[in-house]
Amino acid sequence: NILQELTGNGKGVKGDEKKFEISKEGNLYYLNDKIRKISTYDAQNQHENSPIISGKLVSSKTTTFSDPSSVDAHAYAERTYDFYKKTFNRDSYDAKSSPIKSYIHVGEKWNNAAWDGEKMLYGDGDGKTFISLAGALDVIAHELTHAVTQFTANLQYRDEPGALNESMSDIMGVMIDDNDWLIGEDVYTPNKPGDALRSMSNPKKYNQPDHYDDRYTGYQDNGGVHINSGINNKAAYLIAAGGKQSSVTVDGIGRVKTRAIYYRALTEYLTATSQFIDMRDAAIQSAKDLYGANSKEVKAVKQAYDAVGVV
Ligand SMILES: CCCCC[C@H](S)C(=O)N[C@@H](Cc1ccccc1)C(=O)N[C@@H](C)C(=O)O
Ligand SMILES: [Zn+2]
Repeated sequence: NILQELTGNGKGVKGDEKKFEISKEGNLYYLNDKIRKISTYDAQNQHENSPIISGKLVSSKTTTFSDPSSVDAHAYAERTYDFYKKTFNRDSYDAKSSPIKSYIHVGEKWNNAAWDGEKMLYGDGDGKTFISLAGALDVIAHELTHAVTQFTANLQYRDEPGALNESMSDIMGVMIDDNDWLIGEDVYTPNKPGDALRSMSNPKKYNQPDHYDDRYTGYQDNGGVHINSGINNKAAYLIAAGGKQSSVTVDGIGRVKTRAIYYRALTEYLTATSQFIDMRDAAIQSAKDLYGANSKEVKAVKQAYDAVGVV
């Protein structure tokens, strides 16, 4: 049955007008996109660690939705769904068109967002470190990519596999945003314009290593998953944009080919316990598959991993 399209509208977290797919049941409108199977719920400040987070499907008496977090969570989930379908012909995170559920207003001023294995969770931020995290497309893409990772390589969320897990989420986050190499800039520190949570072009700017010799080997942050992701993030940046690091020069191949290499590595070669060296090998093999064994793309991948000390 052909679903009749129904368009909702509303202002996002940054005050920008957005349009998105909604549905009508009875005399109420709901953030339920029946075409992509995306629905958005209000967690009503249930704690992010509570075992079962339930939620109320966001509704409105008219086609205008007034909660900016719900507007962005819903609209950006659609953008991310469309990105995976158009770019990689992947139908939802499991490639089997499973429903995507997002929960906003999770926790009390929670300065984070997460994929909990089944659904996306967004905090409102404390207004100083973060504003509502649903307000940034790279956050939604980051979290939904964790879902893609779970149904493919299923990289463990600790130590080197965990840093690769985090890096894949950042890589797709900047690829969907497609205009910079910053992560979280739209929702991070509202009174410090121009800064970001992370930078893929210059991880050290936000205290991440950009070389394997400087990796964190302690126990914090699940063995540094948000710290050591900087090493692979820098490699991905160098493959796409080119550059020079530790006396190695990389000739960039652009974002389109770079994201194709990483998507292929994630879905065909990486496994739950892949280490950084396995990431290097998977990216080289993916580049060979896509562009040929002696291609400039393969050369760029080798140079980039040389430059970040993963050899
Ligand atoms: C619940 C346990 C923590 C889960 C961590 C999630 S996957 C995560 O990595 N969240 C991102 C959120 C994000 C994404 C893109 C841009 C800005 C913020 C993250 O990087 N969280 C940081 C703050 C962290 O947990 O250290
Ligand atoms: Zn993450």
